Amino acid sequence: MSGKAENIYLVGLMGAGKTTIGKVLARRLGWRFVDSDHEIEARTGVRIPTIFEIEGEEGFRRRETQVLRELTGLRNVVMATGGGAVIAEENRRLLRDHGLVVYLDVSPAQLYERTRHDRNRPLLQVADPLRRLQELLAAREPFYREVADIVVDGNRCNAQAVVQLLTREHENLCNP
Ligand SMILES: Nc1ncnc2c1ncn2[C@@H]1O[C@H](COP(=O)(O)OP(=O)(O)OP(=O)(O)O)[C@@H](O)[C@H]1O
Ligand SMILES: O=C(O)C1=C[C@@H](O)[C@@H](O)[C@H](O)C1
Ligand SMILES: [Mg+2]
Repeated sequence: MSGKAENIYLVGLMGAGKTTIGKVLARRLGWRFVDSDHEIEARTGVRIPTIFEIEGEEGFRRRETQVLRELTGLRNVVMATGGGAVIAEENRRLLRDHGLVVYLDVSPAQLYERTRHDRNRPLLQVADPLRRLQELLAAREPFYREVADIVVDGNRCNAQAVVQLLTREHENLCNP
């Protein structure tokens, strides 16, 4: 089995479905599911907005890179990464070097619908969250595409269809 296929890392903006799809995919593959955001919360004992309040985004990014260094050392893991994990070059290299990277490509309008009632995303606590999502996508899309081995349209498919697609993709890689 190639090194790439020993882990699957999901990247994409807030609301792309990384956590939702990652959990189902891990169950399907019999792998462990990890969520880098949840790992950061578990280690600090506070929610992400509190980390942003106390340490700023910069402090959160430092913690995120530390967690990614550790989590990419595991094998047979499906990982949901934070929406901004791809910004740092080191993080992109860690993901590329240790697993198959999947970008869940979802439009800002869909992302907005999926995240509008959730207060746990500090970057979206602004007057116009849809606009913020559009700006974040414009800034990050090159990074998502650069790091990804596979781009999946996460708009129309339901989560189950995406999981089926990725399971097939994984089987093809392991049994070419
Ligand atoms: N393919 C999908 N179709 C419809 N709704 C979805 C889909 N994927 C996720 N959702 C819904 O969108 C919301 C956000 O999904 P999820 O938490 O999995 O996103 P995320 O990518 O992990 O976001 P974050 O980066 O903020 O952690 C959830 O309520 C989930 O049920
Ligand atoms: O898009 C982002 O920058 C973020 C997404 C979330 O997953 C969290 O990692 C945090 O809220 C920051
Ligand atoms: Mg998530």
